[in-house]
Amino acid sequence: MRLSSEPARTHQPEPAPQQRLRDGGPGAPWRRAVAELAEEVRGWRFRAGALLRASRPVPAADPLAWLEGNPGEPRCYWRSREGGLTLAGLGAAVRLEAGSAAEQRQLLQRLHALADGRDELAFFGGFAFDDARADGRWRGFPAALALLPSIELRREPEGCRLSAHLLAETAEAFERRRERLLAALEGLAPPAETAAPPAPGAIRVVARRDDLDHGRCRERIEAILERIAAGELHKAVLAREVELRFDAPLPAFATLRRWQQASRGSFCFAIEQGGQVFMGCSPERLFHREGGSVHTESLAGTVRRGATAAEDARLERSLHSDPKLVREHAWVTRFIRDELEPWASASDAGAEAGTLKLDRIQHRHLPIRATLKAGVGDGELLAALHPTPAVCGFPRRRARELITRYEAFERGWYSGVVGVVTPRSSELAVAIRSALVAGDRAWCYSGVGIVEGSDPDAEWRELEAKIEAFLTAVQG
Ligand SMILES: C=C(O[C@H]1C=CC=C(C(=O)O)[C@@H]1O)C(=O)O
Ligand SMILES: [Mg+2]
Repeated sequence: MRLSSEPARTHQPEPAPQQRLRDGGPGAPWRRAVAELAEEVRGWRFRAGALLRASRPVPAADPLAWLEGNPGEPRCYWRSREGGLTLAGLGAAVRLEAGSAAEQRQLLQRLHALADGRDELAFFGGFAFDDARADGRWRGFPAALALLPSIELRREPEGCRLSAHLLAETAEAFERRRERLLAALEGLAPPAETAAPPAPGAIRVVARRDDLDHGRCRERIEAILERIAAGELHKAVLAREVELRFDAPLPAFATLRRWQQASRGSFCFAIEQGGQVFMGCSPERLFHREGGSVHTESLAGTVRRGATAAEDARLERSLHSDPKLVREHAWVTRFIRDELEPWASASDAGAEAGTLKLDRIQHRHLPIRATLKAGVGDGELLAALHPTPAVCGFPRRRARELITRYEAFERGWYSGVVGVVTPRSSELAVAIRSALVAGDRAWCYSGVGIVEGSDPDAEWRELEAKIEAFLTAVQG
């Protein structure tokens, strides 16, 4: 596992939005807060290994629009599903990295040791689907990564805060990092006076490469169904990759802003590494831990939204009556309950699945709550729950073997885990409905759960529906 505190500066900045704060007016409180923050940073004294933080309230701002206006340092972004917490980060005061899935748990333990019970420290975390190679297109996205941004803009119901962080092991590194932090604060673009609506995308797709077409998808699903019929496994999730080329670099954060606007009820996230941005709007929570209690959920089984209220209700009824959809979801519920059991002193799930309605599709959804045994934390929860049968299958090992055989691409962070970790509370989402953006190219992903009764044509339509939101956000 590696710990480093040097923010990388390797990528091409994307164009900043036009609207800038003018002198005077509502910009004055922002500038005052930044000046005070810089003053406090200047006053910091070196203490080996001490994680320093300064923080000031700032006027209300849209953190995603603010990130768009501040290229130049690696950026990260998180908005919780209910919108209660939005975090935007620039640079990295701390970067923890691990190269294998087996070390994901240790990385979280290391993070908690560094945070040392300070609830105000919020780390961005990202975990690959599996033992990622972190090369090729997934360069910069290792099996596990945690970042504490150098500069953070946080929005909560109580208001917005701007914060700065620094960690150094030697006096020399401390001076160097402080100078960089001060320069970054100096060059910080303020949020726009009003967050302009994201402009329609002026970018055109000039080439598209699908790893699966309808025919090949049908063949693979039929092969998986044969394995299921032979009793080798109950469920496998088959995913696809679509590569797009554009006529100009895709502004990743502006695209995410459009995607987010069309993704009510989703966790929205982005992490920029080496000039590439992994981002998405996922409806699925892996877990939300508050102290010793945890909220998780099983989410699987998909139908589209109806064009009218009556059609929508009819489709929703089928979500709860179709045996294939019920089965597809039931394997996820069973897995989560079984995996949680050794770690929980009590758990409780509703008897009946509900519906999570998104803009274009709806899912079967069952919230599950548990009280954790003493000493059980994020590392144990991640190792137990990830990957669930919503993205992998059941039993897990057999499903992994089929995924390796039938998917010809590296999943990387798609169907991995992303979120925010603090000592008191952590929230991690399953990184589906996601894409990797690299200059004028992007790869987007979707997957479907194959169980007994799966109809290959319906699964193909589901795969198509799940990438539509991204394709629309790109085109504006
Ligand atoms: C794997 C994905 O979705 C999962 C989550 C919800 C519903 C699913 C389904 O109905 O197949 C999938 O299990 C994806 O969108 O890439
Ligand atoms: Mg499905």
